Amino acid sequence: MSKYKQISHVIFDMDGVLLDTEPLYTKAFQNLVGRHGKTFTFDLKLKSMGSHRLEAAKMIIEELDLPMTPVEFDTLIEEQYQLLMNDTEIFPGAKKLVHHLSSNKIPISVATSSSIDSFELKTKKHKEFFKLFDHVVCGGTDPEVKQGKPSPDIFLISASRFPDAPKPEKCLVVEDSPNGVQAAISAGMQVVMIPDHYVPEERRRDATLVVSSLDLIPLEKFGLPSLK
Ligand SMILES: O=c1[nH]cc([C@@H]2O[C@H](COP(=O)(O)O)[C@@H](O)[C@H]2O)c(=O)[nH]1
Ligand SMILES: [Mg+2]
Repeated sequence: MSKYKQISHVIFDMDGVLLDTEPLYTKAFQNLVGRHGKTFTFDLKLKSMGSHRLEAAKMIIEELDLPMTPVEFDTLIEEQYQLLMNDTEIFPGAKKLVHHLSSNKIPISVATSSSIDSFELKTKKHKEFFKLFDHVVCGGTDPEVKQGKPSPDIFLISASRFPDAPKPEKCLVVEDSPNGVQAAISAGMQVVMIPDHYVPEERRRDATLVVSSLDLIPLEKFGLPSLK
């Protein structure tokens, strides 16, 4: 009996999965906290990735004892995003996998914690690529997404927006963050994780499968047409 269940739909996280933006996030946060002589640690990164911006802001302010409110933090970090997020790159493996699934008519979507504005900023150079997806859920601004990852909301909402509204067990999520993996599991979905190097072993083990690049996912094990 295979460890993997057959699926019909794939839901992609964006930052750290489709777009190579996590190094830019690290730079943005370090630029801001560095002004107060503080360090944006990997521990803080792990906790903040995938969360709503104001939740992340509140957590970082508390942990680093920064003299500002979450709204002030969010305004300052937005300035960093305007500077750093203009020129984002799509991971080569992601480009290969998405085009393969799209040309094989496999329904695919994007479920990102970003706000719609942040999504527009990061994807303005990649409009054609993002047209390949059935829909995009921007958790930061979508009224139906009540709670950010690790709550399951965003993945359940994304599944419900496909025309055939697949059951959670028919969906495969692709994520880079521990918060995102937990959200997918809580949604009752299988999840492939492409962890950054700093994600410790114990934060990887809940994933259905861990790979180093999207084009290395053994699609046939999930009942999808193989990439080979
Ligand atoms: O180092 C970090 N990376 C990313 C985030 C947040 O996580 C979101 C990306 O999450 P996801 O990949 O789940 O969409 C970004 O929009 C950003 O708000 C963060 O707080 N800290
Ligand atoms: Mg991510």
